[in-house]
Amino acid sequence: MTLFQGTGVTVRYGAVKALTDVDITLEPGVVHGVIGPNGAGKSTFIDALSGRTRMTSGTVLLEGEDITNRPVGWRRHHGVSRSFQRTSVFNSMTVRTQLEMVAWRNDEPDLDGLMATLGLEPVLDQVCNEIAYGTQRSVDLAMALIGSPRVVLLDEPCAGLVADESVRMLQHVRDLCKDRGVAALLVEHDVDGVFRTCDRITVLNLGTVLASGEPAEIRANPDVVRAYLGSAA
Ligand SMILES: Nc1ncnc2c1ncn2[C@@H]1O[C@H](COP(=O)(O)OP(=O)(O)OP(=O)(O)O)[C@@H](O)[C@H]1O
Repeated sequence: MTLFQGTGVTVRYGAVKALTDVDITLEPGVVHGVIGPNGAGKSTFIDALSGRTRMTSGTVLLEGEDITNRPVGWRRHHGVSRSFQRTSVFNSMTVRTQLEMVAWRNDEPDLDGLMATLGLEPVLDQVCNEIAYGTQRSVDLAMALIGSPRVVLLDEPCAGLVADESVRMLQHVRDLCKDRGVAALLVEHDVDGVFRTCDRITVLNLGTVLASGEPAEIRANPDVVRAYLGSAA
């Protein structure tokens, strides 16, 4: 059975058609990228799937159960986690306190392992606003993965990172999702990173699906090249 599914996801902000009839299917251990130009509807899509934004129409299913009207907290508690485009760390708390607090609320079986994988051990006793921005983004990723979520929705985890930090971040996303069998949706502007990291890719344009498939298919799709990839393909 499909783990997580959004069907006909449609969001209007007044007269603005942010998303129209978008479908997605997420499977355990599979990283599904969502790319598209600015304003294509990527953040709105994550907001809708995570319950932060009310959908105008459409359905969200978790293991076949309709969770469309379930609030954010219920979804997190039942295994649907998300990260935000801007870092969401509490600046005056130590990394350790922050992660332990989230782990206490969400029952994480291997916090030490998660922190070690993300290279956070050296900064555990530092307060978050004293650590490098790239490390703060790793704390964000750790927070999204605490509690063994079954589904993780990642909104631009590489925003603001330099090239080699982005490479490391996306490698962590891929490794952790594979190791933990997490179904991941990854919204990211680093297109090369998405092609390297993802098993499947959906391209949004003006709030609709332009194409969806394996990275090689997407890279070769003339509509995607014309509308988005251009000479980067
Ligand atoms: N709260 C809102 N009220 C009105 N319009 C909104 C709101 N949020 C987003 N929009 C509009 O919805 C459309 C999709 O925006 P969204 O932020 O989801 O796109 P995006 O693909 O994530 O863009 P970016 O890559 O710049 O982050 C845009 O036209 C945007 O202006």
